[in-house]
Amino acid sequence: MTMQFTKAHATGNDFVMIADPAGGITLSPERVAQLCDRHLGVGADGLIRAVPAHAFDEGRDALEAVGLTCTEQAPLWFMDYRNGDGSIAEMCGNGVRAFAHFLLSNGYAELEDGGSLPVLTRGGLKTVQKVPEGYAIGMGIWSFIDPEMAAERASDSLVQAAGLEDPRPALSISMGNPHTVVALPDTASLQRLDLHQAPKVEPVPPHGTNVEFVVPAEPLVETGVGRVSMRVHERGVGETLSCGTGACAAAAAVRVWAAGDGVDTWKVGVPGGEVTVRFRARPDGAEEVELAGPAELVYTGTMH
Ligand SMILES: N[C@@H](CCC[C@H](N)C(=O)O)C(=O)O
Repeated sequence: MTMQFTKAHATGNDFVMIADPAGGITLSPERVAQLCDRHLGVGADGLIRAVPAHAFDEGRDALEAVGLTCTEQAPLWFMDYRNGDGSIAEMCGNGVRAFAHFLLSNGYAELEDGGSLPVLTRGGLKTVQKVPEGYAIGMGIWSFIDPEMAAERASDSLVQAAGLEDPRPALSISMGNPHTVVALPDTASLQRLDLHQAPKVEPVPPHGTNVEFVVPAEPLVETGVGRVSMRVHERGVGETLSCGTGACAAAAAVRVWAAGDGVDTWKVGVPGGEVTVRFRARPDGAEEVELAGPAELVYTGTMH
């Protein structure tokens, strides 16, 4: 069966995008892995199927979970994200930016300046706004994977990776999907890392993890903005040029380690560019996270 696709990227994190307005496309993990293979397929870190939530079982369950309804006339689009190895993930922050850009550019959705586009994901309802740097995503709240960390605010695991002399302490954070953040002392040690093999995390969070290595800038905060550099090894993918949920987790961890210095805006430099992460405290003490950055459509083709 032939199928139209679009290749998109958001700070170098690249995706095969497929529109499925009728909800009739089934993709096995093997088919996804083949399409994402950089030699045998289109090549991408992940695949995203855009499907109206009311058009398939998982989407209808997700709609019910957030207490919303949608129809053919007024669809609420579900981001069916798969990792490059064919596995399913709860959320993809860069993916939501690429997804919104794909929907808007192809006339599947509309978004006026100042307006907000809702997007349903396995990690819940997200919102998208147009901003000067591209799109800003309302990501929901972040949380510690190990609840004891809420009091200790230090490290819950050790990470070893090729290029590191010794295992280093790390903190695991959920952005809907799992992340383990490791601080390194300087840019040279970040560059020395060999992320061809998955880093070893001990103990590994229950559903596996994405691992972010971060180097806080010197000074960490300038004119009220915190800055970190990051490289990432993604669960189900390998090293990628950027990870949006990872950038949010990295900023949250550095903010925790920097002991409540009240910095709410963070610039996270990744090999594929830069994203901005903002935190906003809620009355119940939890913190809402916003992720902003660019998204681009690269080309459209037909696959066989
Ligand atoms: N690159 C994504 C995250 C994709 C999912 C991740 N590999 C996982 O398995 O959780 C992002 O931009 O957030």
